[in-house]
Amino acid sequence: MATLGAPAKKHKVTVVGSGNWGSTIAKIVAENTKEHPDFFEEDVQMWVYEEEVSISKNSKHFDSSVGEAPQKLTTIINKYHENVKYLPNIALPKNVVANASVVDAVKGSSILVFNLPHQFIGRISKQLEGNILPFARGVSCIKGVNVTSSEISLFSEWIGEGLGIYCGALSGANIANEIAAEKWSETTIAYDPPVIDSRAATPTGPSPSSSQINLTLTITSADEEQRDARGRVSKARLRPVPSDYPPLDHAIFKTLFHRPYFHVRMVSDVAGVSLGGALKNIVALAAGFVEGRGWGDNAKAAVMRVGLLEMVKFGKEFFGHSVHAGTFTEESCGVADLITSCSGGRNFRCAKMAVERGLSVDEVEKTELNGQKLQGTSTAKEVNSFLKTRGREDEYPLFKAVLDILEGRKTVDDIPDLVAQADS
Ligand SMILES: NC(=O)c1ccc[n+]([C@@H]2O[C@H](COP(=O)([O-])OP(=O)(O)OC[C@H]3O[C@@H](n4cnc5c(N)ncnc54)[C@H](O)[C@@H]3O)[C@@H](O)[C@H]2O)c1
Ligand SMILES: O=P(O)(O)OC[C@H](O)CO
Repeated sequence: MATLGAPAKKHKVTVVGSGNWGSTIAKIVAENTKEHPDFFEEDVQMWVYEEEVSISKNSKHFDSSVGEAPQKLTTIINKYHENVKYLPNIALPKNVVANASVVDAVKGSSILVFNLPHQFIGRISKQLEGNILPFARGVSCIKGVNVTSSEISLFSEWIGEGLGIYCGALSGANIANEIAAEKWSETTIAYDPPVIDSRAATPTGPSPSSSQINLTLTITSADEEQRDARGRVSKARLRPVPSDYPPLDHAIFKTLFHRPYFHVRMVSDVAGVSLGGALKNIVALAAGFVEGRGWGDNAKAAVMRVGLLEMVKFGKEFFGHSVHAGTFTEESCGVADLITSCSGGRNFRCAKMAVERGLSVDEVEKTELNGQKLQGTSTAKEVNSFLKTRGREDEYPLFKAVLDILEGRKTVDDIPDLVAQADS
């Protein structure tokens, strides 16, 4: 039985995704669940998109009885505690459990961390509907935006609305390989659920029906009403976290993600955090284009300046006052992520190689990334198609130039004249 101040239940955590960043975040979270057994179950489930992977003769995990015959990636991860394909040479904690069934991986989990390339979240999210705890909370680490015909939404909002849960966002200047090697970095987590009166929270039991729970939701401000109108999970569907669990607040999310080498700042601006991570990928492509052309640091700084202005403008224009401009200029998820992505991110590196080799970015992605996925190419397409349906594409000349270069209508040499429109 629960004693006062000591919740009877612990949070179970699942990471949905196991790529370069998904595996790194699973490592971080598993280190913390082990260190904080009062709050969390030790084992962290990690959903893996199953594939067959060969271990080469030169690998320390080569087993002569298996040879180079392909093995399931989940088997390899659970046996060697390493994601040899997407995060090679990094030891994962033994309490990361790879699971090929997403429905099984999320069973009983009260914290769901979404971390996969944005092009795949739609199908996975569908499989989760009706298969998660109704009071679960999510954190989206996905850098992208969800565009459908003329509408745009954040993945945090879209996941939340689809699953009937609240979902926050994590984003920052976070190149996964550096963090996996435990080199210091910062990140930003936005978590701002509507306030639910704690008196309404019932202890865990069978999944409650809406008539059994007396939900008392307090809207804290006009701001909040606006944001809910924009697409967060409707308040009537949101279930309170039962009182026999530790509360899911800023403190507990910081405990789950903060490491000595991964410093977390908690904020409330979910839209700003999500948009920064998505839009900087378009700018990183532009930075790679000018670097590949051999134009040097001044040109790269110029596209970063124009890119940052377009990011802020886009946030203000389409996400209204739910975005704080300061999130772009003061937090890791804004200008810091822009700088790191334009220095060593995959979008930057692939765009640079594409120009140097006279190839398309898609071709470079296929040959150089060993299955990892760029987010900038699809985001450039999605954001521009959204702008076009609104007749606003000429107001974002750098975003437009990136798509035009990707699709062969313009060249890198056109960038200076195209972005000059931003200043006219
Ligand atoms: N890698 C980084 O440095 C980094 C850092 C911060 C944020 N992010 C963001 O994190 C998100 C995840 O990126 P990542 O780097 O972990 O992924 P990744 O680029 O390593 O992508 C590969 C992942 O996609 C999976 N996959 C392939 N085909 C699939 C399919 N049909 N259905 C479902 N999954 C499939 C693969 O199994 C693998 O797990 C992205 O939005 C990215 O922008 C990445
Ligand atoms: O490698 P990229 O270009 O996907 O960027 C990685 C991270 O988002 C940098 O913060």
